Amino acid sequence: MNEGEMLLIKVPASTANLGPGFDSIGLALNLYLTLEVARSECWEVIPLTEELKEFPNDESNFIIRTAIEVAKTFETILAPCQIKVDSNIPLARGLGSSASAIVAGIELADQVGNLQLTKQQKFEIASKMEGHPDNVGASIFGGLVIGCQIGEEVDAEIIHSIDLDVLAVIPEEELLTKSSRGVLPSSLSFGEAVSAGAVSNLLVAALLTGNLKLAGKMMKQDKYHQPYRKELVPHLQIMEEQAYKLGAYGVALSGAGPTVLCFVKPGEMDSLMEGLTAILPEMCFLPLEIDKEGSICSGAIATEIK
Ligand SMILES: Nc1ncnc2c1ncn2[C@@H]1O[C@H](COP(=O)(O)OP(=O)(O)O)[C@@H](O)[C@H]1O
Ligand SMILES: N[C@@H](CCOP(=O)(O)O)C(=O)O
Repeated sequence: MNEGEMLLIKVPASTANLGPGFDSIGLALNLYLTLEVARSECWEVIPLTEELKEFPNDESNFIIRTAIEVAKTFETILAPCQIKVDSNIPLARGLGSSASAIVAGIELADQVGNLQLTKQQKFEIASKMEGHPDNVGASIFGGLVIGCQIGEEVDAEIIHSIDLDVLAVIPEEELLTKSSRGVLPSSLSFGEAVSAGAVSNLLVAALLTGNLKLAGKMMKQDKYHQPYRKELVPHLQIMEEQAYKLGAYGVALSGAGPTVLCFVKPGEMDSLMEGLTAILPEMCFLPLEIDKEGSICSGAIATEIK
């Protein structure tokens, strides 16, 4: 690794929950946060989009703070860098922008601090920081990730065989995950919990066997969060009523919202998009695919402190 070489970090967006997989299931999507990293005299962030200009340009930037904090836990001080940040992940729309930023920070610490972390270690650190493994798991591993975080332990299975396309229906207004978690109940009865778990189990089984119609039915049956978040995201109800008729086999709130996703068989996107545009003309429609690689680093940067 030579001084002056350029490091590239690329982290995909994600959708969490897929309906009943609350705080557990994540799917990586082909929108990306990218960092172009070079050695510098001091920490500096150069935003390459208008949206990113709202964030600090120095080490108080969330990505750099994350990197410094991670390195510190490995008793490592990071040499400062200049970072060009680019992203086409909409912020605070339920497409995992904060999880991507956390994963980018961990990758930055790993590369600049030469920590040599495994994917599992990155997953553990990221889950702890985010508080749940769904988005960060998808951003690290790519594909469909089903994770379980209990105390300090986090385990996951990663499935790359799912074949589907996704239509993201994104409103103009932001919805912070924190606010959207604020409307959730603090407890469910034993009976409700059993029923909600059964729906989630069957969603996973249906995704694995390719029974997409049943998977879509289970997405709509979620009992953990969508019924409570509908008041914040009125187009979820409209899409549940209309999208199935227009050929989608599944509709789910993306993460904490406000984006709503339709799941479609490859090749059936156009008629769905046309039909939904007529019903919800104020929304932004974004056809997406599954990212199967997860976070990637390429190139290199010198690790010694100046
Ligand atoms: N590239 C980034 N740089 C700095 N902070 C970011 C970045 N991306 C996301 N964030 C932080 O995460 C917040 C959005 O997180 P959140 O409410 O969880 O929504 P979501 O993760 O669904 O986009 C932003 O308001 C910002 O504070
Ligand atoms: N399981 C979380 C996922 C939040 O995802 P985000 O993309 O909205 O940050 C939740 O549903 O709160």
